[in-house]
Amino acid sequence: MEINSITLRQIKMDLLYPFTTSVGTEYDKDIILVEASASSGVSGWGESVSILEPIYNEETVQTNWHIMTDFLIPKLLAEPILHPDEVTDRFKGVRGNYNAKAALEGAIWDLYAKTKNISLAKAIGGVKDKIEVGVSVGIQDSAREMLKQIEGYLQEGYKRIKVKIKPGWDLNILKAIRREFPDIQLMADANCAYGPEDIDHLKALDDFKLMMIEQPFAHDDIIDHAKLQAALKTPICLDESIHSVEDARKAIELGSCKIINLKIGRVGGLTESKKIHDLCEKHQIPLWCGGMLEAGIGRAHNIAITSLSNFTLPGDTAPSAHYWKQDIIQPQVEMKDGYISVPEGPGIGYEPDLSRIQELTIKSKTFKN
Ligand SMILES: O=C(O)CCC(=O)C1=CC=C[C@@H](O)[C@@H]1C(=O)O
Ligand SMILES: [Mg+2]
Repeated sequence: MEINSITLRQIKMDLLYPFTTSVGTEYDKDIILVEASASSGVSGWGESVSILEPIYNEETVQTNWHIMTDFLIPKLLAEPILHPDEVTDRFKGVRGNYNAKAALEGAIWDLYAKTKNISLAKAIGGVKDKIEVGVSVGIQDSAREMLKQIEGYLQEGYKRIKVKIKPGWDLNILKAIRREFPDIQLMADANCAYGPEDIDHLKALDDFKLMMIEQPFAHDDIIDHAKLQAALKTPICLDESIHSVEDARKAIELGSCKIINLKIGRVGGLTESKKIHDLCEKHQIPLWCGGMLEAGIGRAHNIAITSLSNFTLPGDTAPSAHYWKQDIIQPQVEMKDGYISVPEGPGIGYEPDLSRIQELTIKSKTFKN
């Protein structure tokens, strides 16, 4: 593929509702969109999951813009790309910055699928025509509010409920949820809020029939997670700790987790995601696709990766209306009976809504070959 130009746009979107985890609250999102245009006039689109503060990982919208502009885009435009799998190798000389890399690589994968006139899901080896949808519920002001939210989501048909926990908002809230909903598919995400000193406290989580406990310990730990997994019946799921197929291999070898939350942005793109998928399938480690409050472009990429065979657990890819008054794609992502259909159209299968994107754009720059 001959890439004619790459355009970066920074958009700002208000979330319908604030989203609180153990690391902070988000009310709106600044998002970097990537458009990779070929000489044929066809464009591929990607979306970075970085936010304005380095609270989930070390990247921000600002670091993305710098690393993309000064290092990654020049490597992309240096020579034609025959296959999107080449992009990860081209970016090897740049350490980390996985969100920035994934956004650019995602646009190339979308462009590649469009030039082949196949869906992105098909291009990366997807096998499903619909995916199960779960929902991630932020920390609420009260248990009553949490129970009301969960009731509503179950009525909407979500297949799995993920609640956020942290010290002081864990055993009691899970007890209240289980009293009200004894049999629902329920999991808890701690977003690194605990440490090895909490192992005895965390053993009590085995009483709540959780599907998994996500990322209880530090964002860069796998050894203490292995100690905790040995002490718990409940499967540990790693999110923040897994940045590559090598991280996944080490976590599996150490027994640090029994499930992995895969996020395309956290691991640097779809090519690395496929490698992690295949390794986990080989070791019977189920995957699900985590969310980063993406807009429609990122959401479309998440739907595509979730169509792969070893994504056997409901993910966080909720429909557009769960996050935004109006998304940046047409049609918006919709859910029916707890499922989202995998688009069959070329590439991501959703049209970027250029007028909506224009309306939301606060900064843009085009880089030409
Ligand atoms: O996109 C969604 O609906 C899931 C959001 C979510 O749970 C998260 C978003 C961003 C960072 C994290 O704190 C958290 C997660 O760990 O998955
Ligand atoms: Mg998480």
